[in-house]
Amino acid sequence: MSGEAPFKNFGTDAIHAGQEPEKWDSRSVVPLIGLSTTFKQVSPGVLRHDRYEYSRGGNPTRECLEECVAKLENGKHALAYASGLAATMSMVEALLENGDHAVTGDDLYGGTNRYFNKVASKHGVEFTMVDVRNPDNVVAAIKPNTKMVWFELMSNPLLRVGEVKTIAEKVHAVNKDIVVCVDNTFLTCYNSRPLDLGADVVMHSATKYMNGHSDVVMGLLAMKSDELKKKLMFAQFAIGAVPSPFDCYLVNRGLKTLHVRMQRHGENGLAVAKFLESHDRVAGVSYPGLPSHPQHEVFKTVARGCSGMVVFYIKGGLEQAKTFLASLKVFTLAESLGGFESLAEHPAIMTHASVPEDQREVLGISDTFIRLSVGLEDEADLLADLDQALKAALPTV
Ligand SMILES: Cc1ncc(COP(=O)(O)O)c(C=O)c1O
Ligand SMILES: N[C@@H](CCSC[C@H](N)C(=O)O)C(=O)O
Repeated sequence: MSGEAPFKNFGTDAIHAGQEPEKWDSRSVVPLIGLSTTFKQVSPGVLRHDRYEYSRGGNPTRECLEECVAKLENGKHALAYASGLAATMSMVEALLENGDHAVTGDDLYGGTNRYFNKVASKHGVEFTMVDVRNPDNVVAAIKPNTKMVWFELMSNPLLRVGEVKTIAEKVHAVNKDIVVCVDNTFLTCYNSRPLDLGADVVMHSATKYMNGHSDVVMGLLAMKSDELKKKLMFAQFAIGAVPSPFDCYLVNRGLKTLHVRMQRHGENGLAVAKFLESHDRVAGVSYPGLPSHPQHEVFKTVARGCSGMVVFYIKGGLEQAKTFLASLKVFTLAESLGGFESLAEHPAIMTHASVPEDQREVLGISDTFIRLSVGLEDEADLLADLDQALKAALPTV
């Protein structure tokens, strides 16, 4: 992709959408951090600009971020939350009641799986997990009381691909009122825009690529529908899981370089995936941008590029996996992803420990399974680091 963003005007929108200096009396070019929790009213109940009342319900710095995200997703609205899981919870609170049902992917971030099946289920919501690689599995799981379908476009941690367009079409053909929500944390709107592919809501853990600097925990939802926005905004206000103005400032700033970062993440991710694929200490690699990925062709229909997420199986067993992770020098052994720095982790023990063991076994989240978040460092240093750590873990093959 020759340096150009895959969606028209993406870089310009990332920098300018929602950031108009005319918003501020001072004509500030960089959005101000509005720390005030409350706003002077013209007369009781009459708000200045018809908007700001109390910061949980709306805040000028948050609004800059939300407008920018709405534009980047090619949506009409976006809402920001205190974390990705707070955004997920708000979706469930806004759309599902006791007795309702939702269909979800079976490969989900461990915390989302935990929230659906251990928290939301306690409030009478039933979840059915299916392998979304076959869209017919989603349709087959729909019941008369199904209100929501939820899956990860590129799943955490297995990097399976959800065929958004087909899934949304098939689900809406059964019941147009079912809300299809796609978690696009792993690819971002730089690589794929689920709303354009038929999804009703796109969700992000902005903690990851959208912010990109590993210094904010935040969630985002974006949508085209005014009605959904109204419901979700009510839940956002009523629940109160909103981000601080300072965090909104930081994520808004992070978005200004999203297009540049994602391009480099994609290049480094592909280089690492190719390198691991040809390494004699590696038993298998998964990266949807590689032709060897079983869903590579499908992937190309839902995404215009890949990110820095790469997973692989190391030869040997748990000890070799641990030695590999402990031997890394450029990659840091830590949970999370999507920051400028490269991270490595062991999903079975770390990010997906909350997924029941039998589910992990079926999915293949085993002792030798390793997840990398490839950052923006120099490619040669990343490859050399992986090589020395693989050789430290397995001195002979
Ligand atoms: C794909 C995905 N969705 C959602 C979440 C939840 O986001 P947060 O940690 O910001 O609550 C995470 C990570 O935590 C994730 O990786
Ligand atoms: N989405 C992140 C989150 C890290 S897991 C955090 C914590 N241990 C938990 O269980 O919630 C990732 O996938 O790295």
